[in-house]
Amino acid sequence: MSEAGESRRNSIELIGTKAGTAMPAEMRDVLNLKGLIPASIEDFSKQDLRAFQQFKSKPTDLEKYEFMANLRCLNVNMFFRLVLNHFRDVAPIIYTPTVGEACLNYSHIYPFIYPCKASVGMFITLDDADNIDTVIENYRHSMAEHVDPEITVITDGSRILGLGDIGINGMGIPIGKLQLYVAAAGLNPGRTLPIVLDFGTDNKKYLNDPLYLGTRETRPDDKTFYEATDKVLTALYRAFPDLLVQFEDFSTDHAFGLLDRWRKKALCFNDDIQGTGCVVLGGFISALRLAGIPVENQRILFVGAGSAGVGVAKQLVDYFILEYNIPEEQAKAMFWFVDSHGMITANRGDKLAQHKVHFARHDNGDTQCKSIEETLEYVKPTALIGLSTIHKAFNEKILTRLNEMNPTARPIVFPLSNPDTKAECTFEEAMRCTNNRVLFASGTAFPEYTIPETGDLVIPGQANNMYCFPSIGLGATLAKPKWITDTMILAVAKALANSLSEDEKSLGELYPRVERIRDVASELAAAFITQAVREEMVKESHWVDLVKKNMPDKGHDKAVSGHFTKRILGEVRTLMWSPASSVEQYIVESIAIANPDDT
Ligand SMILES: NC(=O)c1ccc[n+]([C@@H]2O[C@H](COP(=O)([O-])OP(=O)(O)OC[C@H]3O[C@@H](n4cnc5c(N)ncnc54)[C@H](O)[C@@H]3O)[C@@H](O)[C@H]2O)c1
Ligand SMILES: O=C(O)C[C@H](O)C(=O)O
Ligand SMILES: [Mg+2]
Repeated sequence: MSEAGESRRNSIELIGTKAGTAMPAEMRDVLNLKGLIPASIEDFSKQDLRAFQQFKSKPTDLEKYEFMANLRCLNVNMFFRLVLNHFRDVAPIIYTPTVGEACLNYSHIYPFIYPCKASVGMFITLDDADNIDTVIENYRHSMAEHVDPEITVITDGSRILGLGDIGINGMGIPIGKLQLYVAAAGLNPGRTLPIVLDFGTDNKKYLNDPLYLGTRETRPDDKTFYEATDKVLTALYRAFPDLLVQFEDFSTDHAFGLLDRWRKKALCFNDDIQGTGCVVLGGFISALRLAGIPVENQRILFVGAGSAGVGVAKQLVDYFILEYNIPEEQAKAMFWFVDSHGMITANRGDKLAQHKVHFARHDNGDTQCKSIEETLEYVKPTALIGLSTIHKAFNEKILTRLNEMNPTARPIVFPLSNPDTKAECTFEEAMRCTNNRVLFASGTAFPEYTIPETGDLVIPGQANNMYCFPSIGLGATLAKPKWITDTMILAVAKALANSLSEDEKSLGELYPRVERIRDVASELAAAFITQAVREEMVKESHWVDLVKKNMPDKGHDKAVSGHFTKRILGEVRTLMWSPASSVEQYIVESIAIANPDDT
């Protein structure tokens, strides 16, 4: 066969694997498959039904995860149809919480995939960082469709969810996040690149595990870490100049360090700091509307002062300043933090990590609170935000006291640590202890709750950055701003708050239902692009012209309004990737490839 003939056959074969039993007779003939697959020619709905039945029949969540991982390798389109058609069932498997369990077991359940035409991603050791161009070349060759990646999620596995340092086993997180990028925001799956920096681990359990797949060394010092990550990032941006980098689940010091180093040099953001700030603000705006007290009377107590806690508080402060004209010092004074040593104050007597200094209290006199309980009594908060990784940190006593302290205002409780085994409390606990008055959202989804006295069913909010990172990524890969500013993220948070349907609002919900995540993501991406153009950070004339011609709010040129027009939204939606929903699309594609001259 000639080279051109062979390449045509390869392309049709690729379509064939996506079509499976839906493959039409003509294609079966071209690929010499007659008699090699069942004769019945199905449509996708039947295939999808079978796939969902198989998914449901797996007895454990981890087995469901493995089923999905295999399906992703076998038939990418069917995988994403399953995710999209059954988001509420499938997302908690490929993403939080089950992805956490999969990560803990990653070296044991690692599939025997040879990375040929189906590369999983990059596994980069410290040695590889010195030969990173070779790794990039190898990756390029391994990709079936030879297109450059447009987005990477990169971790070093040092703080995976609330599970701590799990080294190379953290690879499940970039994989899961990128699958949500495709499902929620329509990024092209062939252009997503998961990366784990396999720089060692300080986790003794894994260092002693014979099946552990990562480098068996403890983590390097800071200098080596930053030099190696700089080499990797510099080479990636050189090879793929428009690449968007999402930093994920780095230990807190490095999370802030990497963001400071790179945020104004290239297209990147940190999901745990900025994505989480965005999603929590979005739901908090809705909670503020329902709380029943003036915004400036909120007293917000954070339990946990890591990358997520500090990232969220900074986002809320920015919002109070811009939206309510509250002076910065006054806005900051609405926040208190507790970490593992107690309430964070400037005169606590220990050396505070740099990222905690900003929110350290100066008005506490001689008072130092050692525990969450003591701090609660001292602060008398209206809102309790958990980003501590401490399971059940919001115990019955704390939740009951919070309720008593807020007889008129509705208390806000956001237990945000992931996965559910780390959540500070459950929805049911929060409802029971607050006479069902709580305004609630958690990082991992909790079941709905039926109020025993009334029989009313209440749906809890899910404040997980999955509502925001896909749209920040979609907006950034489409419009390609010079870099991502906090005000672009703020616009996304406001668009999230604006995205609630009338039905969701009337039921007092704080977040849109997950089934609508794709529609919502496109709205948020449109708000991101609109804001990026307003800030004059976008060079692409297509988006500049479109936004300028369709400016949603002409009076407020630089406003962080979270608004966009239908025209901009329409344009975003047409550019989102979807798995083929009908076989016809494949037939047309394969005939066009088989007969390239019949145009
Ligand atoms: N919902 C979301 O979208 C989302 C996003 C990002 C992070 N998170 C979750 O947030 C959690 C924290 O992430 P991080 O990056 O900030 O981690 P981190 O380890 O840097 O921060 C944890 C913080 O909790 C404090 N802490 C530990 N024990 C405590 C105790 N007994 N009492 C009070 N404080 C205590 C620590 O001192 C630290 O400040 C993780 O579980 C992560 O999964 C959720
Ligand atoms: O991964 C998640 O579910 C959210 C967040 O990024 C986290 O680190 O917990
Ligand atoms: Mg994370």
